[in-house]
Amino acid sequence: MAGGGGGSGLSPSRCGASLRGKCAPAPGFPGTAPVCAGLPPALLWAPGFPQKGLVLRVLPCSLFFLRILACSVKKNRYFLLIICILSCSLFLFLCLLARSVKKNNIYIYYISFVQVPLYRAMDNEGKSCIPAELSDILESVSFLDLVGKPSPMESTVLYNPEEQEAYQPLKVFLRVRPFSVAEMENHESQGCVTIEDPQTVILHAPKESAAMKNSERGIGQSVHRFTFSQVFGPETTQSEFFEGSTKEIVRACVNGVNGLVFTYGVTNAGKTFTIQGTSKDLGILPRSLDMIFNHIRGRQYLKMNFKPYLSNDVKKLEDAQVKQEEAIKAALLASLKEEMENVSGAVTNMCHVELTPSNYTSKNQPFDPLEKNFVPLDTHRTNTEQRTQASVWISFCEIYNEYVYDLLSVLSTSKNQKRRVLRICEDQGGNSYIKDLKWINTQSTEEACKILKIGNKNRSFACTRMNEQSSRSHSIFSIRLLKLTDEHQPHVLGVSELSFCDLAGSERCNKTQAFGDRLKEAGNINNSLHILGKCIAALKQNQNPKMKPSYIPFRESKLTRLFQPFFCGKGKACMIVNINQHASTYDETLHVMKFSAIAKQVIQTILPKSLGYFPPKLVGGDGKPIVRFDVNASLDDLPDCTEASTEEEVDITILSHEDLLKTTESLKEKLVAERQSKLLLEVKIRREMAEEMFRQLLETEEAWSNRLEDLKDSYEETLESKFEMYKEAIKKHAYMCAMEQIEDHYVPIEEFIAEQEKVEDRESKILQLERQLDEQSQRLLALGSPNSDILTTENGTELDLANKMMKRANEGLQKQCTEKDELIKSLKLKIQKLNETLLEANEGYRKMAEENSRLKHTIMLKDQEMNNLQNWAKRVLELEETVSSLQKELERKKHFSAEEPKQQKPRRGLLANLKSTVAGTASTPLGKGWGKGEDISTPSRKQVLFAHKTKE
Ligand SMILES: Nc1ncnc2c1ncn2[C@@H]1O[C@H](COP(=O)(O)OP(=O)(O)OP(=O)(O)O)[C@@H](O)[C@H]1O
Repeated sequence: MAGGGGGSGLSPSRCGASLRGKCAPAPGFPGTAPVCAGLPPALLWAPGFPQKGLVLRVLPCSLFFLRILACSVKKNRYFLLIICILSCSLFLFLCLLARSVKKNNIYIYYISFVQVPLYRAMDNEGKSCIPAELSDILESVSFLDLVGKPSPMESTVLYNPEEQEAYQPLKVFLRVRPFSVAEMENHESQGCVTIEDPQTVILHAPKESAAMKNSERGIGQSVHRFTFSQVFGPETTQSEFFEGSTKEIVRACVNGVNGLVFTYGVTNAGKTFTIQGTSKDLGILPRSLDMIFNHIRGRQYLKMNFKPYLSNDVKKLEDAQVKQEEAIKAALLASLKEEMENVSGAVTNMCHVELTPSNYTSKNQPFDPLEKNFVPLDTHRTNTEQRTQASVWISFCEIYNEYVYDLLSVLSTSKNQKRRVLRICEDQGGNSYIKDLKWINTQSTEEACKILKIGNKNRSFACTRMNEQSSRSHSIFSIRLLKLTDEHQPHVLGVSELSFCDLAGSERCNKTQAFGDRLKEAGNINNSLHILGKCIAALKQNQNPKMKPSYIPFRESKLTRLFQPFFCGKGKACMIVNINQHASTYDETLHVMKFSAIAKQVIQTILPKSLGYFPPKLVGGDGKPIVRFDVNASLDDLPDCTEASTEEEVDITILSHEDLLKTTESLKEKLVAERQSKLLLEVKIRREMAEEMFRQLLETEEAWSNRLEDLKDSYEETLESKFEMYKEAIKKHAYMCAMEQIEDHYVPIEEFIAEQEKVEDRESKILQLERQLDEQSQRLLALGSPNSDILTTENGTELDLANKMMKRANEGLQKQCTEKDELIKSLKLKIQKLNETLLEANEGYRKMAEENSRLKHTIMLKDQEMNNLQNWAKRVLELEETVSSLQKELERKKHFSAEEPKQQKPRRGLLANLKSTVAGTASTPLGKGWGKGEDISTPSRKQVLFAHKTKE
C-alpha cells in the first residue's frame, strides 16, 4: 500500500524543493501557497507585466509599507511619510477590491476586473521570483476566475471539475449485520438497533448494558442517535452494499485516484464478511476486482515486465526477472488447488448473475457493465486513450502484534520456520510503503480471488469466545493499477492503488476472556485502533480553525503509518462501520459508533493530481531510473536511497541457533571495538576536561582576587564614611547641647556683677546699721542705770524723743533686713539653678564620652574585619600555591604524554596584586585613609583617635 498516486505534477515536497532558495512559503497563506512570501528583493512597478494573473500579496506588502513608514518617522522625513500614507491608503483600497482564487491548491490574489498587474516580486538578480510552475498556473487563470467568486472553494469548483472533490467529509457507511438463528435463540435480539432513515440509526441500551446502568445513575443517556453517509440494514445484500458504498471509490481508482476502504467494528460484526464475503456471496473486494478487470478488458497489459516499485514507482523487469515473477506466481497458485474450482465457480456465477444479466462468460467478453458509468482512464489524454493499457498487481499483508507479515510468501513445509517481518519505509515524498512486499500480477478476478484465499490461509486467525473465525490481525489487500502506453514503446502514465483493510475486532479484553497470546493480541489490536482513533480525533481538531492544532500521531502504529497518506490528501478514504445488534456487545457497539461519529466529521483534503504526488518513475531492473517524467526535477530527486526506512526492526525469533551464535559473536567483537574507541574517546575527553578545568581555575582565581580587591575597597570606603559620619554627629550633638544650655540659663555677666555689687553695698549698709544699733543700745543701757534716773528726771522729754527716733530707726532697719533676706534668697535660688545646669552639662558630657567609647569599639571591630581580609589574602596565597602545584602536575602529565607543551597562559596580575595588597596592608595601617594612596601629611586615623582620647 502506498500513498503515491497517478497524475503528473508536483508533490508538495517537490514543489517546496523547487521553490527553495527563491522564496519561502507564505505564512499567512492558506494551503501550501508557496507564492514568493519571503519578498526579499525589490518591488517593481510593472504595468507592462505580461501575465494575466495578478499576484497581490497582502501580508508582505503591508510589512514593506510599515517598514518604510517606520523608517520615515524615525528620520523625520515627513514628505516621505505623507507619500507612504497615501500609498498605504491606495494599497488598502486595492486590497478591499482584491479577491482570491485557488489554482492547484495555491491561492492567487488578484484585483477584480482589473487587468493591469500591480507589481511582481524580483529576486536579487532581477529575475522574477515566481517559479515556473506558478507562472504556468498564473497563465492559466482565466477571466472567469477573476470575477465574482467569493471563496476559494467555490472558485476551485468552477475552474476544474476534477478538483470538486478536493474537500469532502470522510465517507462513513454503517452496515448492520442480521442475527443468526443461534443468536436469536440466545435472546440477543432486544431491539438495540433501530434504523430511522437511510442516514440515521438509533441505539437503545439494553437492560444489562453498562450504558443503561450509567443512564440510571444519571450519567449519560440510554438512547443515542448517529448519522452516517449511508446506513445499510440487515437485509442489504452484498451487491447492494457494494453499489452503495465502494463503487465510487473503485471508479476513482481506475481514474487514477488512490483509495482506501477500511472496516471498523467489534468482533463478529461482519467486517470480513463485508470485505471478502463468502464463496457464494462475494464481498466488496472481489466485486471491486471484478469491476477493475471489467473496466480494463481489452486493454489489459498481459506481460509482467512492468511491476510496482516502492510506493508509487514502476520497475521494468529484465527477462530473467519476469521469469522469476512467473515462477513465484505459479508456486503461489500451486499452493492452492482444492479451492480453485469453488472460487472459479463462484466468481463466474457472480459475474453471470449480478453483473452481467445476459451473456458474460469470461475475460475475453467485451461486455462491461460499468463502462457507461466510467470516465476513460485518462481524461486529459484522450489522444492516447486508444493505446492505453493497464496492468493489475495485488499484494496481501497483515499487521499482527505490530509486525507486518506478507501473506503471499510461500511458507516452507518446515513447521519451525518463522515468518519474515517486513519493514515499513518511506520514499522521498514521505509516502509509506512496505519494503519487500510481494506484488503478484493478476489477469483476472478469479486469479486474484485465489490469491486472496491463499493469503487468508496464512492469516492469523484464532478462535475467540465471540467469533470462531476471528481475525486477530489487521489485513490489507492492495490492488495496484499501472497505466501504460502501447506495448512497443512502453511508457508509464500513472499508478493508482486501491487498498482494503479488514481491521481486527475492537472488542475489550474482558469480554473475550482473553489470556496469554490472545490477551497480547487484544492489547496490540486495541492499541493500534486507539491510535487510529487519536489520529482521527486530531485530524478533526486540526480542521477546526478555532482550536489549537495538535500533533497527529500517525507514526505511533504501523496501521496509522500506512493510512497516513490517505488522510493527508494523497487518496480517498472510506470507512465501513460494521455492527451487530447483540444486546451482549451493546457497550462495545456504542463505543464503535462514537468513534465513527468523530470520523464522520473529518474533512478529507484530496490533493489534485497535479500537485498531490510524485509522478511515477520508471526504474530498471537494478532500481535505477530509466524514464523521468518530471523534466524539472533535479538529479537529487532520483530514488537512490530506497532504504529510506525510519526504523530498524528484525524479528530475531526467525533466526536459527547457529545464526544467533554468529550474530552474538559478531556483536561481541563490535562491542569490544566499540569499547576501545570509547576508552580512547574518554581519555581524550578527560584531557580536554582537565585543561578546561585548569583554565576555569585560573579564571576563578582571577575573579576571586578581583572580588577581594573590590571588597577591600568597598569596606574601606564604608568605614571611612561611617567614621566621618559619627564624628560629625558627635560634634553636632555637643554643639546642640551647649546651645540648649546656654539658651536656658544664660545671664549676662554685667548684670551679674551689678547685682553682686548691689548685694555687697547692701551688706555694708546692714553692717553699718548694726553698728549704729549697737551704739544706741549701749547708750540706752547707760541711761537705764541710777544715774540714769537723774538723767530721766532731768531730761525726761529728751529721752522720749530719743526713744521714738530709735524705734523708727529700728523699724526701718528691720524692713531693710527683710528686703535683703529676700534678695539673698533669690540669689541663692539662682546659684542653685546654675549648679543644676552644671550637673546637666556634666551628664551630657558623660553621654558623649560613652558614645565616643562606643565608636571606638566599632572602629576596633572594623579593624578586626580588616584583619579577616588579610587572612583572606593569605588564603589566596595558599590557593596560588595549590594552583602552581596543579600546574606543575599538569606539566608533568603533559611531559609524560609527550605532547607538545603548550605555552602557559601568563597569569594575570591577580596573585601579584594580592601579594602586594597583603604586603601593603601589613606594612601600612588598613583602610583607604591609612593605605597606599594616603597623603603622608594627613594624620592617620589612629592619630586622630589618639588625639581624641587625649582630649577626653
Ligand atoms: N450481512 C451479513 N449477512 C449474513 N451473515 C453475516 C453478515 N455479516 C456477518 N455475517 C456472519 O457473521 C459471522 C461473523 O462475521 P465476520 O467473521 O465477518 O465478523 P468480523 O467482524 O470480521 O469478526 P472478526 O473481527 O472477529 O474477524 C460470519 O459467520 C458471517 O458469515
